[in-house]
Amino acid sequence: MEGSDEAGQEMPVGDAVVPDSETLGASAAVKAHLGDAYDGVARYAEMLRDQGELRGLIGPREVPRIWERHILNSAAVVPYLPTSGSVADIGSGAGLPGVVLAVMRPELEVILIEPMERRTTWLAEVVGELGLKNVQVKRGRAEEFHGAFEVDAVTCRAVAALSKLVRMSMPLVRVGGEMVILKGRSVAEEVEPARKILRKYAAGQPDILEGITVEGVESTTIVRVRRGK
Ligand SMILES: C[S@@+](CC[C@H](N)C(=O)[O-])C[C@H]1O[C@@H](n2cnc3c(N)ncnc32)[C@H](O)[C@@H]1O
Repeated sequence: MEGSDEAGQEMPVGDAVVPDSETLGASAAVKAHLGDAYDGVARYAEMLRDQGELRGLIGPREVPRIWERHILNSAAVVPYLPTSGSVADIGSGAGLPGVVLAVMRPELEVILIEPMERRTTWLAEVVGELGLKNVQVKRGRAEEFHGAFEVDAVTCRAVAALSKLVRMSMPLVRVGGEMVILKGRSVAEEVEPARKILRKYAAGQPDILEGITVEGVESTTIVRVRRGK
């Protein structure tokens, strides 16, 4: 396992030394990175740590790396999202990145879309516990909401390859709005197979961007593509 071992010892990642997840989550660097959102995000991390595995939301290997792999990774998408308006997180699962971005951007209207009841129950509990006034949880597949509403931006993480994501997400994006999605490093390989469906929405060439986290934590890849028609 990269980042921290079972005993929470420091383990090297590349040249950097990453502290165990709890230490990282309580660090001055993370507090500065999250600013006013820190307390809400930290409470969410705590809920995930205490209940995530038990409720089948995250695997046991994820518990010791909640901050670096999940919370900070999700937060990396936030600078690329609009500061106001509406954002839908497709396939929100345990609430990643949707809950993190809702806490960090309280002026955004955030819609969490998730088909599995067990997960929407959890999401509703998190929204209640954190007192998030800017979040709606909608149960269903993204495709079921085509034609029902449109948002300024769609985000998602770990749901499908780019061509499938465009198919399920772009109908929910208003013309002129964007998909801003967290992806693995090999996303460039997903662009070619997605060309045809991207053309349908006059979407052009996707931007592949670096999502920065905090020093010592691996950055992530973000794909941003605008709906032209
Ligand atoms: C691997 S999980 C990722 C969850 C979360 N985004 C994360 O990064 O931890 C994929 C999620 O997408 C949801 N999902 C699958 N197909 C979907 C669809 N067509 N529309 C919306 N959500 C979908 C699944 O139920 C699951 O919760």
